[in-house]
Amino acid sequence: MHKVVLISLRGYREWTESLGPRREHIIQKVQARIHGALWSSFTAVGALPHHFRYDYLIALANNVPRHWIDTAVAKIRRSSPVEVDYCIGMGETPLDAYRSCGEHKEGKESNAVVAHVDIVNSTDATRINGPIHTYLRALDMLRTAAGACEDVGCIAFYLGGDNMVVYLPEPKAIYALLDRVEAPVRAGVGVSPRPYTAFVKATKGLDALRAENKTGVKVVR
Ligand SMILES: Nc1nc2c(ncn2[C@@H]2O[C@H](COP(=O)(O)OP(=O)(O)OP(=O)(O)O)[C@@H](O)[C@H]2O)c(=O)[nH]1
Repeated sequence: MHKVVLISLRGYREWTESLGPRREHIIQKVQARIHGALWSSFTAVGALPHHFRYDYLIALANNVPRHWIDTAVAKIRRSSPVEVDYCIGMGETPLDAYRSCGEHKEGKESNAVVAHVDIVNSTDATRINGPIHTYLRALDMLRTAAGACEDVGCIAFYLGGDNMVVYLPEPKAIYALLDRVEAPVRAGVGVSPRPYTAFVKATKGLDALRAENKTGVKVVR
């Protein structure tokens, strides 16, 4: 079973609207603070978070004890202008786990499987076509991956630059995404009991492919 933590900032909408029209600079500063707190506190307990909507945050948390999750959420609360709730979901895939948040399913937690995906040679593409062009290629990759994730039960997020992270149900699921993504990519896939260690392994796999000037997939267990 995979485990996902879904964090919700209760009343965030009302808070944003309470700031009046001259609010975006305040919202962005608060979101940056929450972003930093999330990536510090959840990776410190071995989970792999993502800030995705900011009013909702998420983390893959296979084999991370509940009280460690509580500790990480407490640090988010210190950065949030509103109350912070969270639920834990378990499922055969990360997407099932996300969808079952709060259902209190039980089961043996499996290794986390995470992909770090990167578009090949974005620097040259950026130099020739500009950063908006390569940014849009990265968003196309993300949208295509999200469509494939509906079939295989993964969850994909944008990391910045030309990078994407994917919470996978199993290593071979990455091929369902890469079969659809048009851009030439490299994908490191990491497997480990705790998600952030799995992501570090995925990055090692990605760096190894880059060093060998290869595209495709490298799994690091
Ligand atoms: N979030 C994140 N961003 C990265 C990482 N490595 C690179 N980037 C970003 O991605 C952009 C492109 O970097 P690279 O992917 O190394 O450049 P590239 O020209 O595509 O090189 P190759 O991938 O080796 O073909 C950088 O400017 C960074 O913004 C990473 O590990 N994590």
